[in-house]
Amino acid sequence: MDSNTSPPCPGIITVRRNPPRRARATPQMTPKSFDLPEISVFPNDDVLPPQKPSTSPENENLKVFLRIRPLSSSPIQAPRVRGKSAWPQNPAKKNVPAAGAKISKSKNSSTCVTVNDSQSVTLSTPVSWHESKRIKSETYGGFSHVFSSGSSQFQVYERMMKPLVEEFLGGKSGMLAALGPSGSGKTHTVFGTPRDPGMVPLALRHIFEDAEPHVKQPSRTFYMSIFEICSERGKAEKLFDLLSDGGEISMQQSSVKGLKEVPISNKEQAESLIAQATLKRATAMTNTNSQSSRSQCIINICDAPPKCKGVVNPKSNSAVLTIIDLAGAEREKRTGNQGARLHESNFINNTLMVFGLCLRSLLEHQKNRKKPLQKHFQSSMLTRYLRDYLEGKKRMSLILTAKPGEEDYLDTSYLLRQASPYMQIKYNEVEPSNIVPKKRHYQGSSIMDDSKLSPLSENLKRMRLVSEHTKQNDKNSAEERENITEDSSALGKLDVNSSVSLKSEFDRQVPSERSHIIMQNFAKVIWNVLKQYNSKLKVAEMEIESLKESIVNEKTKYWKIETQLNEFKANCTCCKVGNIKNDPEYCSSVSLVQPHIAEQQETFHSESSFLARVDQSDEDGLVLSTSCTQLCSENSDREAFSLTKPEHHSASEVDDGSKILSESSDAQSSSDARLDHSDERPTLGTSCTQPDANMSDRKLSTSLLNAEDHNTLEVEAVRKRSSESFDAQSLSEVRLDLSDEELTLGTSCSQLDCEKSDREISISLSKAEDHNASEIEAVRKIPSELFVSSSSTEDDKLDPLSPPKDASSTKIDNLVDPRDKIGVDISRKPPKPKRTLMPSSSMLSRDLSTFDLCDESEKSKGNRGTRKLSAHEPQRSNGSISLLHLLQCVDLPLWNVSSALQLQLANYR
Ligand SMILES: Nc1ncnc2c1ncn2[C@@H]1O[C@H](COP(=O)(O)OP(=O)(O)OP(=O)(O)O)[C@@H](O)[C@H]1O
Repeated sequence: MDSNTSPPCPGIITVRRNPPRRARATPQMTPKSFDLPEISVFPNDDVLPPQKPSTSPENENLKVFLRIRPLSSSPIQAPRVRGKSAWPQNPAKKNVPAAGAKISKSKNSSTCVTVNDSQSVTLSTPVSWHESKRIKSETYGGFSHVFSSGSSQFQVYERMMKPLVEEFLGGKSGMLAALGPSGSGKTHTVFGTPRDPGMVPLALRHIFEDAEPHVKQPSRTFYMSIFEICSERGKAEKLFDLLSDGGEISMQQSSVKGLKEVPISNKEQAESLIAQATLKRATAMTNTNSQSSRSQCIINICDAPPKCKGVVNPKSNSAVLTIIDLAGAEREKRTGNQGARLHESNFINNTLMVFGLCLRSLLEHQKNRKKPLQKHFQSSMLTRYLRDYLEGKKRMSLILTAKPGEEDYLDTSYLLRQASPYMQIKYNEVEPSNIVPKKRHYQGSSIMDDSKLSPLSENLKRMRLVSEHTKQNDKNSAEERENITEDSSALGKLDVNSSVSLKSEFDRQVPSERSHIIMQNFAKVIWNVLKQYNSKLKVAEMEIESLKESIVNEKTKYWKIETQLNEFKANCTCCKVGNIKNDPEYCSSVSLVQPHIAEQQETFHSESSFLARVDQSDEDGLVLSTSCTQLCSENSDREAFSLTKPEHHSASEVDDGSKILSESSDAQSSSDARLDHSDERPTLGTSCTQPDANMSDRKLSTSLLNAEDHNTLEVEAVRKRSSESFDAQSLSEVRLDLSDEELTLGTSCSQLDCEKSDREISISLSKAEDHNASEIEAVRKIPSELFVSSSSTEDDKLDPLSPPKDASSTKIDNLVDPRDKIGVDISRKPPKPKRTLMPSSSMLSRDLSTFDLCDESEKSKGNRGTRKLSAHEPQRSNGSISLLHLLQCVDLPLWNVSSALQLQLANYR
């Protein structure tokens, strides 16, 4: 016991419920026996063509930025509605309140938004709400970046917009959308002012001036298109091209038809176009914003040349940078809109709602693939145009603008609650551009989207790469990249005339490429299935090996236990027999040793049933009944039981040992031995023994030792039978009644049915009473060949009329075969018996031995394993058998009975 453990407190009882279960040990696997070959990695190089490594990071989430505008102005008191005719207005004057508008300082300068760090903010309820409404503050985190109110436009651009521009210059499309309530700074962030330009001017400046040397291509020409989606009288949606002079444009599915693409080659040209579009954009004065945007404004910057009269210029690498200034969500109570403004508010809010539904559906679809991606994009022009983005097929970023004032708590809370889950959207499922349906390759009527031309260019690049790889395997990847660059430049140098043929080639290559990709994916699936089956097969093999080992272990344990059991049985029987005979203390115990059965041949069955019963009482003495013993074995050895019972310094011993050795036949043995011993009448009876064996040796020894008042009685019967190729049946019943007045020994029946058998029965009876001893020894030997013999054939040898050989003893020996021996021996032979039986007694015992006599107690036991007595037999007192009854049963001559009785009585006297 650990000495460190503190002794338990006597006043505390700890009851442990459900003690911790130890995990079942994992079965030891033996991988040594598994030689299954490992399935190699899928041969991508053989099945799949080498692909250009993707530069985009996998598992990239939708980037959501948050910008909090400064507290500078209060709501406009007198909103002024401006029609399109009022446009243009200098964006620089956007912050200037309209004439007549009363601008007052905010009554409460406290804010409801607190920036925790670069990625999280805390939204607190206004102080005025603490008494009546909730006071719980909410924290929103996970933003890509949070721009505080002091952040400048340049800082926002560097953090948010610059990566998109660089990707755009690298040939990747991107989209930025500003989302937030009205007056939160969306337009300010997107367009800015001449003094404080927004993301679009900065991006154009970046593209034309500040581009990095390796991507700076002064010769490249970019194209710009700006259009807006607004409501027409509050009912239908309508498109306006902000760069044209009134040209009609329309939306067909996801493309805008008739949109003017203005080429731009420098930043000044681009800024002028932006100013023009800003002046044309529909704005209106509301209570929240003096120049509130009333439409969704979309700016596209593309380096691909526009389609001119249906001719596609493949020079571009199909990158498009899209920046969207959404109209701000409005609440009627705050804006105070009425009439047309109210319809515009409904249109704006509905569009934003659809936009949010698309993103939410995309998020749910990515979380659970079983949920279909809802087609909310069909509900508005904006979402239809942004379908690829809203379905996760293209990357985009969101900039949430919020107002930090307490009066803006509801707007800000609604924005954060609605938009913060969008940051969980991932772009790892972005569809490859080459499987985009052909009809969607032309998203705009006058502009070629990157998704439309990218399949062709990517496929051509891949094909070139494969061809180069097969021709020159020794070239390194750097050379391949050079080839790719050369191919790209070569593609870029193609003129318009070659575009038609290239387009036809693309149309021809797409189906085969799709089928090839499908086959590749199918091969991957099959490969994975094979790998899974291989792993399962390994596991099964391991389990089989473990089960085999367990079976071997169990067999070993079984043989050990069986060997120990046999040894125990052998030792126990031998020791028991010896101890019983030699141990003087055994007189106070009753021991029963079951027969020991040893089987040495595995091809035969052995069945043994043994039942012993011992009844003991002061009056009835000892009753031993061995009802049935059956052996079914060709070759078996058997040694039976021994029984001892002392009573009043007397000892009785019954040894019944039988040994049966048989081959090619079954042996059945039934034995019933009964011993009644009392102060008055000790009785030993062996009722029935039936062996059935072709070749068997059997030795039965019954010994009775009775010492009463220094008297000893011992009966030993040994029977040995050997038979070959014939069945032997023997029914033997020996009954012995011994009392102070009468002594009866009977062997009722013995039947032998064997071709060759030896039988030896030795019965020895001795009684010593008052220092007197009696000895009866009978030796009977019956050789039998090819006939049935019974014990009755010995009658002539046991002639009751023959004189005794010795006056002091009676001994009958009948020896026919030296191997056979029947003898009744006295274990404790007195030196010389003082009293011997008269010849009449011998005759009587011989006669009685030919009849079947049974005690009444046997009837009550059902004559287990023995024959049944007739019902007309009179009932007897317990225990003994009277001589008269025996004589009645066997129908002996009366004179013989009387004379024998008289002689016996005279002898005892
Ligand atoms: N970060 C900022 N710094 C300085 N002024 C800002 C900032 N954000 C917004 N403003 C000013 O707030 C006013 C409203 O901004 P803006 O028009 O951009 O809001 P909005 O979100 O576009 O509103 P709406 O949706 O109604 O068009 C403008 O006068 C703008 O100059």
